[in-house]
Amino acid sequence: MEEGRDDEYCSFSNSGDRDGGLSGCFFLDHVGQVLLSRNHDGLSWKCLDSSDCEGTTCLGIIICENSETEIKFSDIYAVEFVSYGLVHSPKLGLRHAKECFRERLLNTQEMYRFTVHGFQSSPKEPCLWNLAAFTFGHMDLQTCQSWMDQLNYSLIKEVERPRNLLVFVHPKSGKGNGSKVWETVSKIFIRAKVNTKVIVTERAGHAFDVMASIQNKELHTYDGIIAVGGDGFFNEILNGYLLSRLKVPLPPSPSDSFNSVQSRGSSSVPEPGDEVHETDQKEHYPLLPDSVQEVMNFRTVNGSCEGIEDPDHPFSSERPRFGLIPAGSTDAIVMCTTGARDPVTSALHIILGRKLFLDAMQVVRWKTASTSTIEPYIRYAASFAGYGFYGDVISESEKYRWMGPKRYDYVGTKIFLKHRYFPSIFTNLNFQKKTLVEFPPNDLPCFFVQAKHCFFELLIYMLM
Ligand SMILES: Nc1ncnc2c1ncn2[C@@H]1O[C@H](COP(=O)(O)OP(=O)(O)OP(=O)(O)O)[C@@H](O)[C@H]1O
Repeated sequence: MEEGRDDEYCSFSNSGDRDGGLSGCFFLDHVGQVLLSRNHDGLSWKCLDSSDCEGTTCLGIIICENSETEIKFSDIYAVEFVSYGLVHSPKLGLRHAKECFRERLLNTQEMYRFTVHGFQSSPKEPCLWNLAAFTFGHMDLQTCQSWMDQLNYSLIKEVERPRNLLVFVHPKSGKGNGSKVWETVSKIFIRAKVNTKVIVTERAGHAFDVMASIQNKELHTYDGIIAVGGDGFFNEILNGYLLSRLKVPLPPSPSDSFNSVQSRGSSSVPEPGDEVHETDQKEHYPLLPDSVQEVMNFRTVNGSCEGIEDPDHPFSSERPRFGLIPAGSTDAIVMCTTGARDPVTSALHIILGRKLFLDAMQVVRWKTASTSTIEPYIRYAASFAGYGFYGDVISESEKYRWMGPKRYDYVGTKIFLKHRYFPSIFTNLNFQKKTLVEFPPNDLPCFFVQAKHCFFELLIYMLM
């Protein structure tokens, strides 16, 4: 506390400053008396020492650390009134606690209280966010109310925070605790006053069907779609959303590629004198040679290279927002985005409106087998698409879901012992000495997102 401070702080009054800031004296639960200040980007508080404030010392010991602490509005997810009750003195060591017993009783007072909810990064693992709550007490109800109003007003100005979310919960995800995970984090959403419509899935494909059939008008009422589950579940929701809505040019079919190359001769390397096309498409597909881009351009819908065709698209003004609260067996997407495999951390990221852009990969299978009925067969993947060993492990492991994540190791070993090799899925076409990877002539068994078992699989591939 700076010198020359008015004694009025200690009598719990408030004062404003020229910048519209506000400061006042409060009791911070388990800390002691503090001077609380609100500035343009957050709250800060400073302990008041014994010489300034009666009742904050114990036998001459300053009972709160005289260091300033702060929390930014962008890190606050709720401010709520707590009923009239006790505001506690700081936690002291045992010796001090005994010495100060009588004084502490005196210092523990009943007051009006409000709590500021935010988070603190774990000191050892900064990506891991722990819930943090600061309860401030004041003898005057109106003072508490006015601070709460001011703080809530500041929070409203924090843009891009969701107010309405559609939440899909996979109850059998991972070790079968998807519902429990949602139960834990739903309290944070309630506290932050985020409305959620929750759909607990009853079968595989349930979330896909809802996302594919939901009207854009209804989707428009949500600020985002949340998956509580694993990577496979997230991909199912993503596919349900994108398959019926996203109209993007497809990669060339195998026959298109061959024909295009043949019509240009045996190589697509530009000959001297060839006109070099600096087209828009080149910007979109910088790694593909012109001959292939021409084919892709031909497939462009309505002349636009990418995007969503429907003018009533639910997220026309911005990109669609998806969130993932980890409850799966591997949770690779969460590890690559928030950096912590922790449901609370993910919930906080979602509530505080934190975002990052995630690329989705389009995988197309062209009809070449006589038994294929859908052409083309399209799937989207957010982090990984696998064929052969991966595909077989994932589809087979569904039979052993009761084993939890260990099913991947068990089934992986089983598939490995059963098969010595998988037929190559790649046909390499040499364009400009770069390799264009094309998908296989047979039906792709499945596309799944996996990451954790890389080491295990790497070992297997080395053995083969
Ligand atoms: N109620 C349900 N019963 C059975 N299967 C479901 C249900 N809901 C969703 N599924 C299916 O389970 C698949 C796998 O789910 P999810 O990704 O959540 O779990 P996981 O496989 O344990 O985790 P990870 O993908 O991280 O390994 C999803 O692709 C989805 O189709």
